[in-house]
Amino acid sequence: MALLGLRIANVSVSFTGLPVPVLSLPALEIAPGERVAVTGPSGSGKSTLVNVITGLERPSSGMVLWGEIDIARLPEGKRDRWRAENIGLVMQDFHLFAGLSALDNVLLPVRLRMKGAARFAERAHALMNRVGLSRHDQPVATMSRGEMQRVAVARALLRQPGVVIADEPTASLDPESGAAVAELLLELAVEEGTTLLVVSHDERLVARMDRRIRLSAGRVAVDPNVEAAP
Ligand SMILES: Nc1ncnc2c1ncn2[C@@H]1O[C@H](COP(=O)(O)OP(=O)(O)OP(=O)(O)O)[C@@H](O)[C@H]1O
Repeated sequence: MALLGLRIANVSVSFTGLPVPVLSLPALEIAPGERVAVTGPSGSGKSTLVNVITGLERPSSGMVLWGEIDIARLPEGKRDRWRAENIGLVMQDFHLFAGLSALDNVLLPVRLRMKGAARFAERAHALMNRVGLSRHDQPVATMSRGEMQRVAVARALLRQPGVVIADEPTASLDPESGAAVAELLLELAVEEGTTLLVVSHDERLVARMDRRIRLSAGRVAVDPNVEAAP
């Protein structure tokens, strides 16, 4: 899958009854392969940004260009397909099926979406070894939280996405597991050649990213690529 960069122009997200947009981004660019942290206080718009750039939510206005494709213009079904092909998502609370094995969780998205998903089995095993999981048939319900997040990381990378987006990937882990998962995400972004965007309060993880963007009240308050934020 092609390495993708992001170009946002004039994006705003508004909700009925709220006087100001919850997200307002005149311009934001992320270069292909860049590793970017997004921080900001609660309610500053971080999850809304993730939703918009993954196509989970459509902005009220503006362009969300990944490579040449403006995902804000895609109808929902196409956006879902585009996301499945291009974005690996890692969420704070894993989004795993507890009743399934680790391997079945890694393979589930391709099994649900694609014919010939069996061809991913070899890569699934290799990725699970890479993230440090040796018991591929272990039921997720019996895993530690750190192991669960490793399953989620392997699942996110299965289709060789051009972009990995992680929303508070270490927030529900103990410090040691969190540090290990952070390390994995950074190493794998390089090995797999993906753009990486991480929303996090984890200072150690944030410090290791190439660029740190801070949101405040739905706007970019700090971005080293912009001389003076509005
Ligand atoms: N569907 C919605 N309807 C109305 N307001 C919403 C909706 N979704 C989000 N908001 C508001 O938008 C603002 C930004 O929310 P968002 O979840 O993006 O913040 P956040 O920075 O991710 O916060 P946290 O760190 O607490 O998760 C908040 O004030 C929230 O109440």
